[in-house]
Formats: sequence, structure tokens, C-alpha cells
Amino acid sequence: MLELLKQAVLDANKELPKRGLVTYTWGNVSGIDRSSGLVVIKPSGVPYDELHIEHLVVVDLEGNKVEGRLNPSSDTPTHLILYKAFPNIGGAVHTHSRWATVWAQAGMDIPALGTTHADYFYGSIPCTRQMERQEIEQAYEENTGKVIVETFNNIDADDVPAVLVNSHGPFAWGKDAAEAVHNSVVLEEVAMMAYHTLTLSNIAGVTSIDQALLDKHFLRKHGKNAYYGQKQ
Ligand SMILES: O=C(CO)[C@@H](O)[C@H](O)COP(=O)(O)O
Repeated sequence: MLELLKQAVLDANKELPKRGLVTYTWGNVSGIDRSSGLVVIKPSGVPYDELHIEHLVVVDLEGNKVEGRLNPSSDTPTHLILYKAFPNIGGAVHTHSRWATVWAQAGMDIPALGTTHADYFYGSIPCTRQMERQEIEQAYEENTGKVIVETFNNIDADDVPAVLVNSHGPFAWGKDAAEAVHNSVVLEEVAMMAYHTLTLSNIAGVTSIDQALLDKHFLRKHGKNAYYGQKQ
């Protein structure tokens, strides 16, 4: 089981540069085996074109290294907090993808402006609040996870599988590492579309997708029947 997970996490990490979501060693992908509670994650600082399966690091949910000679990603504490808080996810990804990072640096939620967004995200993609100096200076990566969970206090993480970390960049997740990367790719696309839509909207006056259209596109793709915006 763990070997299959390692291969899936390796493939997902290799997908990031293929999709143009990372430069150099930025970003990281992890996956969890829920039966054992073990997490496989990219090692810190290893270029993607040099990454091999034996480089991957295995940690438990407390962050203890179980397997691997390299250090786990510096963002490991963030990934672990997401796995603890969001029980249905099996994979998580962090990138500095350009358009999503633009929204994160501006501290702005990405509004749902069209059906491309609505097919994957049931509403705005939130940006976390700015962190306090102490949260930054002490255990930044762990506090990043905490502020993400705080942001999702009233949002179902299964319905909006992505977040923008203020002044930093996006995290996305899914049922496994591959789906987490898929959601990260779509996030980057809708971040660019939204930026340009709002730029044009000064003329067209567009502010948000019609609720019925949001319901129709999200709920039908995720096995829920829309009834005027009420999930059944
Ligand atoms: O966000 C950051 C740094 O700002 C990190 O995600 C790096 O982009 C990748 O760190 P490692 O996974 O190599 O430790």
C-alpha cells in the first residue's frame, strides 16, 4: 500500500512542473494512507527533475519521520494539519502558481464568476487572513495550517478544495494526490480567468455567477441534486 502511495505522490509531484505550476523547487505534493495514518511527501529542496521515489519521505501525523534519508518538505506541518482537519482528503499540494499567487498576495478571495470555476469550487476560493507577527515568527508552517482551517470554519473543504494563503500562495487538496494536483491546475486557470474577467467587468459590471448556474454546474458534477441552491 505504501509503495503504491509513494508512486502516486512521485507522479503528482512530477506533474507540477509539467503543468507550469512551479519553478525550481517551489511547491510540494503529499498523500496519506488513512489506514496507517502515514503521509508520503516530497523532500525539501530537491529539484523536480532529480526527484526519485527513494527521495520521498514518510512521516506520521505527528510529523515524526518514519522513512527516508532526506528532510521532508518545509511545508509538512501545513499538510499534516490539513489531513487532520479535513478527513475526506487523501492528497494535498502547495504551489506558487502565478495567477493564484497574485490573488494571495493581494489578500483577495477568488470569486466564482463562471461555470469553469463552478464545476470545481462551490463558491469563492477564500484567502486566509494576514497572520500576526508571532504566528509568522514561531511555527509559521503549522500556523499556516491553522489559519487555513480557521478560514474553512464555515466552508465545506470538500466543496471548495483550495485556499489562498495570504501573501504566500495556494494550497489545494483532493481525494488523492493526483486529484489535488488536478484541482491546483484548475485553480490556476480560474485565477487567471477571474483576474481578466474583473478587469473587463469595469465595463460589463460582472460581479458574481448566477446562483442557479453555480448550483447546476457544481452540484451535478459532485452527485448532489440542486433545488434552487439547496443541497439535498
Ligand atoms: O512556500 C515555500 C517557500 O516560500 C515552500 O513551499 C517552498 O516553495 C518549497 O519548500 P520545500 O518543499 O522544498 O521544503
